[in-house]
Amino acid sequence: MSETTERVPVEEHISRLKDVLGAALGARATETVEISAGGVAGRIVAERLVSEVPLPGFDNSQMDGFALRAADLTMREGEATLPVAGTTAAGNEPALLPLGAAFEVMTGAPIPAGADVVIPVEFTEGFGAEEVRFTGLSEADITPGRYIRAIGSDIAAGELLAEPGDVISPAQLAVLAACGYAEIEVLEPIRTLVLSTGDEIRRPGSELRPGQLYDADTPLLGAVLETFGHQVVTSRIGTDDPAWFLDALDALVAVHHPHLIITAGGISQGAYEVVRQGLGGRGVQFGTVAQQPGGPQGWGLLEGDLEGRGLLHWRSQHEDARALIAVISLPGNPVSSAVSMETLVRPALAAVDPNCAPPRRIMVRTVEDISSPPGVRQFRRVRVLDDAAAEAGGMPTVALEGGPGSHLLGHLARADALLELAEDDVEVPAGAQLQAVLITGRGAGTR
Ligand SMILES: Nc1nc2c(c(=O)[nH]1)N[C@H]1C(S)=C(S)[C@@H](COP(=O)(O)OP(=O)(O)OC[C@H]3O[C@@H](n4cnc5c(N)ncnc54)[C@H](O)[C@@H]3O)O[C@H]1N2
Ligand code: MOO
Repeated sequence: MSETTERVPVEEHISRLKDVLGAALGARATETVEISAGGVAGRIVAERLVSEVPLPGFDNSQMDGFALRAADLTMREGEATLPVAGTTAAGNEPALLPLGAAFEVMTGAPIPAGADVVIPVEFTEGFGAEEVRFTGLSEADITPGRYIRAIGSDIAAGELLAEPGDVISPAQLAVLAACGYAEIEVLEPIRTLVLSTGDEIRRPGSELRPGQLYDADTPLLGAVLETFGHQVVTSRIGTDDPAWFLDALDALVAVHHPHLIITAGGISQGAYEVVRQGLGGRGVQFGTVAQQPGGPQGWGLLEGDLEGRGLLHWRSQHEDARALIAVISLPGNPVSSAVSMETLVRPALAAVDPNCAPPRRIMVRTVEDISSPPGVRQFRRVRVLDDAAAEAGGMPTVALEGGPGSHLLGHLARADALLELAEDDVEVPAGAQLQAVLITGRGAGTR
């Protein structure tokens, strides 16, 4: 087991997480998805996509009206008359405009060959007559090109539509469909296995014996990861025996093939630290970060067995990068794992996965004196008091929500943000201006 006893700075730990996440997620496979299938928006494009056609694909009418050659119109005091040669609508093949005539055109209809302007029906007495009389026209109304949506005026043939790494938006999806793409190559979604550990932890809904408690960590961590687009599988490995733990983990890996494993619990200094004892033997490292809550942390890279048995090995035994799995071990206290997710995992994930937005930080003003231990970055749960001021562009004020204890899950659920007290912020007076990290899923736009 590899162990670090010093408390490393928060940024150094984020950088370690970036390394393991970058290695595992960078080696993700690609898959082909149908443009019109659900769930394609938000996926990461894995190929260069160029339009082979122009958009619009042909000159077409922007208005219901009459297409004609501007030069055929003899206008007197804004009035003119032309015979009507035919009618055409969206979906029809392009017609031919005879000399000295007008053609009824509906919105989206191909412009009849020879026409160079469309005059809206509002300038006439309507459709269906043999002759059309225009009234109230000005020179601007008969400028060639008026109300014609020209071929290629939106997207040119050969134009770049998306590049590898782009997170595909609904509008980009529409462009691809309009340009004739039926399917595209995207990165497979991140599959994440979220595990709680410890023999006291029970599945919600099961019976509790004295001393046991329900698993709160996997619902919490899984829900946050789902907001980043991960395909999450949660499970509990209810044992304090490292060998049993590893057997159960291997079986889960064999079934779910995760890119990322996040464990909660079993990593501090006790006699029964099942994650530390089990995964430590496979090269995952454990140490302490100068942060509270969220001090104890584990991180590493494992390799899934390529024959599909799911056995995990320390990566140095294999060079093939295809099945690298990032392991992040968080502390078991629910508030510790939640805060670690926001302040350590999320910034690292955001650096390597365009689908994960970095934590949203805001400046806030405190309303009470707060003390914090020296040498650690403390994150206190706070409620934002002054939404109105914030909306008006002012600085929101915050009040503490509960104490610093990392078991205070109820307070976490009522909090909006994590107030950041720096390593040297030991006594912070009321009125201080500090940064706070918005908690995922709390408040408008916090995702
Ligand atoms: N001697 C020391 N003891 C502890 C230290 C230390 O440095 N020296 N660090 C403390 C800190 S800080 C934390 S945080 C915890 C981390 O402990 P573990 O990660 O080993 O977690 P566990 O011991 O397994 O559990 C801690 C606590 O959380 C409860 N728990 C665990 N999993 C869940 C779950 N899925 N849902 C709800 N609650 C859970 C568990 O029952 C414990 O009460 O260590 C301190 N100790
Ligand atoms: O760091 Mo533990 O994470 O205080 O509660």
